[in-house]
Formats: sequence, structure tokens, C-alpha cells
Amino acid sequence: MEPRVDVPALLVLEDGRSFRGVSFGAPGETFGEAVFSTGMTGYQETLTDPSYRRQVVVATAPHIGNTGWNDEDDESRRIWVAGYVVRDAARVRSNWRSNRSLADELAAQGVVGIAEVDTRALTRHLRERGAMRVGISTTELDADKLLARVLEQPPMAGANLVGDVTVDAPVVVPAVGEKRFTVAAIDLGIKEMTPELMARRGIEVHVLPASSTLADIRATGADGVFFSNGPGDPAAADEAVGLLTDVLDAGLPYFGICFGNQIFGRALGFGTYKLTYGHRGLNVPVLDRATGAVEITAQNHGFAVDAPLDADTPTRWGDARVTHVCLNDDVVEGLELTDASGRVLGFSVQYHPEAAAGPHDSVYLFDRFVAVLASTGSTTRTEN
Ligand SMILES: NC(=O)CC[C@H](N)C(=O)O
Repeated sequence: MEPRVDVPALLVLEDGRSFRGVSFGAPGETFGEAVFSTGMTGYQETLTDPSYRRQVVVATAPHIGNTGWNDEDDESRRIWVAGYVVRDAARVRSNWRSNRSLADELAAQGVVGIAEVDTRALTRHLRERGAMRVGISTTELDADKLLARVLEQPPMAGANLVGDVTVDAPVVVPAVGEKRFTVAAIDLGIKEMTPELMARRGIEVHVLPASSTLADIRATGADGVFFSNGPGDPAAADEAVGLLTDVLDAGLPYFGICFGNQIFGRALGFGTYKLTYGHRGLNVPVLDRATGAVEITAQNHGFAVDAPLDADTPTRWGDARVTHVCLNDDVVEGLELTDASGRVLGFSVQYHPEAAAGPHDSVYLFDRFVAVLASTGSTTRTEN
């Protein structure tokens, strides 16, 4: 049993709804955007996903922490969530890989959480009213005073957070086995499983800072370019859109995940918009419109691409189209750009084929990237 001393904590949403609970992790105060995630497992990967920068995650799974914390499953160098809200924090951890408790890890990293919250009521509230700003405190237990602080916080819409999470300097992930290709992966908040799955396919991955230029990409000898997942509002990520435009002008093949799908959408001329409460979980059904196959996908996004579902859109590079849609609500889940001969110049998905955590239905997309690299390699490599 983990020792437990219940310290009172308060959660207040920007519309004034409040919940009382007990401190979980670090004591103190935190603010962010309240979002709910329906994953039944994988909290370590969720908490260390840089896409959650400045978000307070509400776990709908009622019992959290039972497998503790290990030294293998982190998706990045730290926990990024601004706060964590759970119903029942496990007092016993039990897993052969567990090194310490979730509560201790949250505390060690200074992450403020709250437990004993009616997360079902909180989730229904966010589902009806939408994701909104929130504060959690163990020091300010007066709801009106905490609400005033919540209302001072910046909203997620318009937030440019890439600079907070991107690497300072390039990191090379070597190919596993024989090297077949080199890919420049622009780090907008990348998860470690993504270069790992490329490396396993013979790709040497150069993870580059978000401030990189086409010349920096060229200097790696890249056969193709990848833009990662990441936090914040894609409408505020003009720098990334500009870089991707240069990449497409250079004829380098492209693959993007999540934020990388939204940036691709913008580069192709589409808009983006904020979803009411987003898609966050491990069982979101997505239709691959080319094959009719349904993939069960891992997701974590609050914004989406606004593109026509039933017509190709001409761009200066070729025709763009929506390849995947969410079966729950018809949200755009994938994009593709082809040239006049039908050759794929780039593609992206709004969901998470790296499945960290999540189902592996979509891992074929990494093989598709390899196929696109193989089909374009001979034309681009000569220019490097
Ligand atoms: N996981 C992601 O890449 C999220 C993208 C973006 N920040 C969103 O919320 O939609």
C-alpha cells in the first residue's frame, strides 16, 4: 500500500463549475485546458506526450495508477500535461516493470493532480460545454478566487506552443539493420515511438528542431520529410506551414501525424478549426475511404482540418484529397497529395499510427511511407 494522507484540492472550470477532491501528485496550483481522454490504459504514454502541453487531462477510466511507472514507456523526456484528474488513484501498484508509483512520479516532476473527483460528471460537462480553461489548487480552496485566476489564463485557441517542446539540437535515431533511407523529422512535439517505428524499417531519422529550414533538411541528406504531432493551435503554426511549403516545393516526399496532418492541411490551402471537445482515446473508428477498411485508432487532438470530403482540391503541386474520416463525426482524419500521374507526393493522418499507447491497426502507414520514399527516392536523391 502507498501511504496516503488526504490533502484537500479544488478544481474550477472557467464556466464556474467546480469539483472538490484530494491532492494527487505534487501539491500546489496549475492551470490549463481541461480535456478528457477515454483510454483505459497507457497513462504513462499519455502523460509524457508533448501534445498535451498546457492541457489538464481528465482520465475517464475510473482507476488510474495500478501499473505504476516504469523506465521504458516514456514518450519523451518528461511529463508534459499541466495537470491530471482521476477518480480513484490506485493505492497498490502491480506490474513486473513498475519502478515507482504514478503519484510519486507526478510529485517528483512537480505535476499537480487531483483525485476523488466525479470524473464522469466532469467529462459529461466537458462533452456538453466543450474543452475549457481549468485550475486545480491545493493552496486556494475558495472557488470564486480560483475562478478569477482561471479567467486570467490564455485560451488554447491561438496558442503557439511548439517552441516549448521541440528539441534544441538535432538528434539522430539510427536505422535498425541495413539503412535504406534518411528522413528529416521536424519535432513539433514528437513521441519516441515514431522515429523508432521508422528506424525499424531501415530509416535513419534526423529529429530536427522546429525552427529548421529547408537547407537544414537538405543537409541531412533526407530522402523524405516527416512532421510530428504537437501541442497548440495549428492556426498559430505559421512557421511550420512555411517550412512544409518549402518541402513540397522541393519535391521531397512527406508524411505527417496529427499536428503534422493539420500543418499539411494548411500548406495545401485548407483551414483548421477547434473541435468542441476533441478526440482523445484509444478506440476511435476511422474509415480508410480507398479500401473501405475501418481502423480502430489512438487519438489526441482538439483541432481538425476543414477540407471538402467529396471532391479533390487542386493545389500547385497536384490534387489533394481527404483519405480518412472519423466514423463518429465525419472529422477529417487523413490527407493525400498526388501529382498528375497519381504518384503520392505526401500523406498524413490525424490519428496515431505509432500507437503509444493504442491499437496497431494503423501501423501499415509507416510501410506506406517507406513505399513512397522508394518510389520517389531516385528523383530526389540526385538533388541532395
Ligand atoms: N497530438 C497532436 O498532434 C495534437 C495536435 C493539436 N495540438 C490538436 O490539439 O489538435
